[in-house]
Amino acid sequence: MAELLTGEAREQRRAAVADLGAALRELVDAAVRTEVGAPGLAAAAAAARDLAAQLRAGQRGLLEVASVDDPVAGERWYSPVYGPGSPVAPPLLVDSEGGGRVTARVTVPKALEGPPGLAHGGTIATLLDHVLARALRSAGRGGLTATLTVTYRRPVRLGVEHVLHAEVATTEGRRSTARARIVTADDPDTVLAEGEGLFVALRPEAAAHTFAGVDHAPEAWTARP
Ligand SMILES: CCCCCCCCCCCC(=O)SCCNC(=O)CCNC(=O)[C@H](O)C(C)(C)COP(=O)(O)OP(=O)(O)OC[C@H]1O[C@@H](n2cnc3c(N)ncnc32)[C@H](O)[C@@H]1OP(=O)(O)O
Repeated sequence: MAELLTGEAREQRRAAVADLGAALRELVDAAVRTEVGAPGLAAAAAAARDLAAQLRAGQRGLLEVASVDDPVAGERWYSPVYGPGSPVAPPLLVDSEGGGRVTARVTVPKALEGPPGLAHGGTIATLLDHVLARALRSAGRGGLTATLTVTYRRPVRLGVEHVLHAEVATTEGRRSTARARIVTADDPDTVLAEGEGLFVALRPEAAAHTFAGVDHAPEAWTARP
């Protein structure tokens, strides 16, 4: 079981995790855009394998929560959406959240491209799903995504700053719904994509089954009063 850090030790490690995450995102961007020759690729592959071996010297299991995480607050430093430590997160930056509303910013990188120059549709769905869940969470509603409907109205372009807004729509028993949209930072009135999600909070017994083997039970997905 991973020991969760607190206080100064956690802050120091979080800074190091974020620094490595930023370096790895640079690496991913360089890797998906490189046109260096085959010998250059082979040398980079060898260096990458050396680096992986270095990081595997201390490794957590698939179900172990990271020592820098806060599973109660729902802060996950390797989230593929907003995690500062994730090499694959765009990453999404949350500007404000509370009272069932969230505003966040994102610039989609080349690694998450779909059609040339445009964000992959799955990436857009991922971003919308995340802000929907987060809006609900900021209103004290837990839950897993049961349905997600995405309407793609205009392209979301790579390398351009976008803004996402999400808000709670309905709450009833264990079910909640939320709505979200994505726009460009400099044209906030043109909606590029919209998302609607139904989230269902797990009963405690279902949560025990769903998260069996996870060392620090995530509370964010269970039923709340
Ligand atoms: C600070 C950082 C924060 C960070 C916080 C951000 C975190 C980001 C997380 C992103 C979210 C995800 O990716 S979540 C991961 C993707 N989702 C999943 O893996 C979910 C997989 N599906 C499931 O586990 C399950 O199907 C559930 C939990 C969704 C529902 O199971 P259940 O709990 O057994 O549900 P059940 O009793 O049958 O139904 C409960 C009620 O919901 C309704 N219901 C259930 N499913 C549906 C459905 N698809 N469509 C319509 N209605 C449905 C039922 O009719 C019922 O209504 P009534 O009879 O009560 O009226």
